[in-house]
Amino acid sequence: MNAGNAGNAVEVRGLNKHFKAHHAVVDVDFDVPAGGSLGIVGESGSGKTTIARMLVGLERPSSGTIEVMGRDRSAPARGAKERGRRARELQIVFQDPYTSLDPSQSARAAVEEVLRHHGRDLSLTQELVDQVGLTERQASARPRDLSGGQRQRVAIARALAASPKVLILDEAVSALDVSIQAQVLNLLTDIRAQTGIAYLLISHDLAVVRQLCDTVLVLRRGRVVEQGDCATVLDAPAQEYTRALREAVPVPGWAVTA
Ligand SMILES: Nc1ncnc2c1ncn2[C@@H]1O[C@H](COP(=O)(O)OP(=O)(O)OP(=O)(O)O)[C@@H](O)[C@H]1O
Repeated sequence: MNAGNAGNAVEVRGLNKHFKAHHAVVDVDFDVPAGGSLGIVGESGSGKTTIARMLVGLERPSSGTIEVMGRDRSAPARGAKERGRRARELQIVFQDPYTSLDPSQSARAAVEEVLRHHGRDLSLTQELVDQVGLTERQASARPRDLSGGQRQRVAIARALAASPKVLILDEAVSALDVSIQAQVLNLLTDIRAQTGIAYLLISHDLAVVRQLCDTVLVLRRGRVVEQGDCATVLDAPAQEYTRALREAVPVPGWAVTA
């Protein structure tokens, strides 16, 4: 275990990412408590997705440390066994499940594949399908025959099949209509209450963060400008940038003019 708080599912310290001359993530520190929920907000290009990609291992940090469940993952996983263990610690759901789901696979087959990969009982398939609220027909359908909200439920079921301790939701509800978004947010709230999973939510939408998160971190040009309880930061922001984020109605690709 690490020297930090054993109650944290994720601990990030001094995290930096350079893309050639561009310093995309600058000295970022944060924790996600076990079973907790942290939102990362910031304008387009502020470094949110780069942080998520470093946590999952899709990008390597230039410097700094990332610990998930007390284990360092700043360096790439060595071998299949470690990759499997990391996948059981942390999973990610992206904005567009259409690109992350296999077009030839039904929801049921996608969930079974992950259960098999992690040596879990295939009889859990039905439980996961029920947990995310897919009907029998939807569970047997290919992604192209499902709506955006249904596909996102499949992506969530597939991620949960690995029984992760942490789920990263990278703009996972941004592409959904407001009413479908509300359903998926309720589902995510219920799943956290039932399983004790921790969330790291990346979102342009402060209302989404407010609904799902206990704490929030505000990023600007790769730096943390403010972090704390959602209620404190979003209701009474100390920083002008956070006030501007709160007052704008952000959409993907949007930027604060400052
Ligand atoms: N592979 C890469 N090579 C070069 N620059 C990159 C790369 N990935 C990201 N960047 C740059 O790093 C910065 C942060 O990008 P990132 O995608 O993390 O921002 P974001 O906050 O997630 O933005 P958005 O909300 O628009 O998705 C941007 O300026 C981006 O252009």
